[in-house]
Amino acid sequence: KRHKFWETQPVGQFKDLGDTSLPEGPIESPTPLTEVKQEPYNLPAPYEWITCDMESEEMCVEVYNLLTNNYVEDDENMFRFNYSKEFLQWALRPPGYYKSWHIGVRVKTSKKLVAFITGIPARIRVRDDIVDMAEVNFLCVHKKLRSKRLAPVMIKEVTRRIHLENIWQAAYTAGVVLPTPITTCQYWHRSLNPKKLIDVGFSRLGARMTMSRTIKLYKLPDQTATPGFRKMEPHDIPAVTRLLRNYLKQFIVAPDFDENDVEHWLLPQENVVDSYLVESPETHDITDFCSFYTLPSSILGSQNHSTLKAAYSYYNVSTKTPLLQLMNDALIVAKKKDFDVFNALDVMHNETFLKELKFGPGDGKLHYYLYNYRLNHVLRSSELGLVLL
Ligand SMILES: COc1cccc(CC(=N)NC(=O)c2cccnc2OC2CCNCC2)c1
Repeated sequence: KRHKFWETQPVGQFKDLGDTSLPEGPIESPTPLTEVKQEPYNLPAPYEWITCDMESEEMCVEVYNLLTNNYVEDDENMFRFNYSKEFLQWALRPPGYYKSWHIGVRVKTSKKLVAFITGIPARIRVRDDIVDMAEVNFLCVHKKLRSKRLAPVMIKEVTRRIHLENIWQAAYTAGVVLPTPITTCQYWHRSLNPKKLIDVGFSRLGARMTMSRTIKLYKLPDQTATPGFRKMEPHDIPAVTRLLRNYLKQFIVAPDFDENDVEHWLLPQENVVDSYLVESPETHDITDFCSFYTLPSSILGSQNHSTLKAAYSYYNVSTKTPLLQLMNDALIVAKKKDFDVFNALDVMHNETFLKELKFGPGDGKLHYYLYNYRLNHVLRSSELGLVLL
């Protein structure tokens, strides 16, 4: 019964873990495009597929509303991710994106959008292998249509459309354990607005702590500490690309970003992504970089607040400025931008600053997966250099 669907898919199976006789790399070979199923999978009778044109404001609003009311909630159902429309347009339209990989399911009669799943192209390095993959994300089925086994057919349909573009691997994350995680990350939160976080139940007042003592504990300076710390600008793209490519080499799984990727994913966009760098005042070299993305959450049960403003650590590079100081500057700018909390996974070198910068562990885990690519060893989260949105 368990994983009825996933046992049929080319993914690492639990029983194979540690069986190093199986080679690392693709599990199944590519199929000739003529042999890929040409027509969409069948949906239950009342529903039909729709390709979501995220350039259409109207379609964007429908996708935004579906996710706002039906996407991922925390384990205690107190918060729900509330990706903004401009964030979704950014997340789904990177260089080389395929509109056909933005897939909706709607009711034939009412035309209501009731489910969604997406893929975007990404060049991912696994050890020394550079693989053209899809990053699959935003799988969402309307609350009223759960356990109708819609998710498996949506996963098969996005896989079919990815295959039609001659892509045979994918990367995805989930809060649940499926066959088989390549790594499991712990998430951490750093309070920026402790009063609001306690008020809405995100955090609890520590034992023997008063509210004023808690506010003081998380207080941050008004100004950043690092000389030469500034927002990233378009002319920085070549230097940031060099810095990031070099830094990501040390991780076993990481994106293989080129300048076009850096321009899309890391140039600051209001309410979507913030990125800062350190330009040495002496040499004008770009020596360090930090970034975070904006992902608010709806607060499901509070009278006083409707939205939690959360920043999510994205890609950070430290070569001259200590990572601790760089990330403290990131916290300072996030606080100034009125974020309530700064979230981070224990990927890359993040665990070197989490405790010292007063992050607290979250109550869940985020599992990373590769589709049709076997790794014979589960990675340590610090060996992972890939952050998904
Ligand atoms: C605070 O509001 C929440 C609303 C929904 C879920 C969660 C808990 C959770 N599941 N958090 C994460 O998955 C998470 C925690 C830290 C950093 N990145 C994360 O997820 C990212 C990456 C995967 N796609 C969702 C966003 C929290």
